[in-house]
Amino acid sequence: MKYIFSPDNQAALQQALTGKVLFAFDYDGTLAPITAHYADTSTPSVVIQSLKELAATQKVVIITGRSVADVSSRLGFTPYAIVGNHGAEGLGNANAGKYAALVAAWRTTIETSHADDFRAAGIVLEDKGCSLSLHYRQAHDLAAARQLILQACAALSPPARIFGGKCIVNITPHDAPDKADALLTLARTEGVDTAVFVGDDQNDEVVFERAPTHWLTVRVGETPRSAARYYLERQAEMATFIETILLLLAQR
Ligand SMILES: O=P(O)(O)OC[C@H]1O[C@H](O[C@H]2O[C@H](CO)[C@@H](O)[C@H](O)[C@H]2O)[C@H](O)[C@@H](O)[C@@H]1O
Repeated sequence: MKYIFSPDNQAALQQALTGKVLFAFDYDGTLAPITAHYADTSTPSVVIQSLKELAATQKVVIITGRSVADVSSRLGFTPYAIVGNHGAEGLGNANAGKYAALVAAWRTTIETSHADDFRAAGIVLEDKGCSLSLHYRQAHDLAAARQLILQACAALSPPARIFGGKCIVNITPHDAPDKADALLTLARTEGVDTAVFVGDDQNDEVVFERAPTHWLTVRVGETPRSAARYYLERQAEMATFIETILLLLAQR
């Protein structure tokens, strides 16, 4: 991974901005800083301002693990498109009703069998319609809480797709599109030459892994485990990153 702001890599950014570009951003940890409770998250005003400017001339899309309704209320600007539930919601997905029924049944199973032990362990369930998230950021014993969640998930029928993240275990239908499916579909239907994608978490790695080589993939936070080609050191650099894009676009 290379630091996107190092002088050597400005050329890569400039190169990515030639032609018709789709700008795609993850939400939590990317546009907004991580907060102790998911309901308390908001977009910093500098990020809103730069995104508004970018969206005035470019196609800006949000691809998030949250529901579309939830993230819409936090963005502070209107993007070209929003894909929610890790790829399962939006883009006219014909299976949304099926996913919602499956998720509702899983929620009932989890709450019927685990409401008390989850509460005692400090685990919180977030129901996003087409997926569930089990948060353990507030747990006194993080490892034990995660283990409890994984045991509960293993018993779900039909089996769910389970993946982790930042103090979270996500539960989605097996056949639901993921973030990479969604972004590759959008890039194709919009007929863009390239895409810029910024994310920070495990659910963004599918995009980093499957992005065509000419796309610019950026991870918030450096790690050798990521398939992203570039990184930002921290979420607080996000506004500067978008402002840099605006400057380079003005010079095209
Ligand atoms: O794909 P994203 O937009 O990054 O969404 C991923 C999940 O983000 C949220 O959870 C994470 O952020 C919370 C607020 O900062 C934090 O408390 C939690 O520990 C993180 O995992 C959101 O609540 C989930 O629904 C998303 O799936």
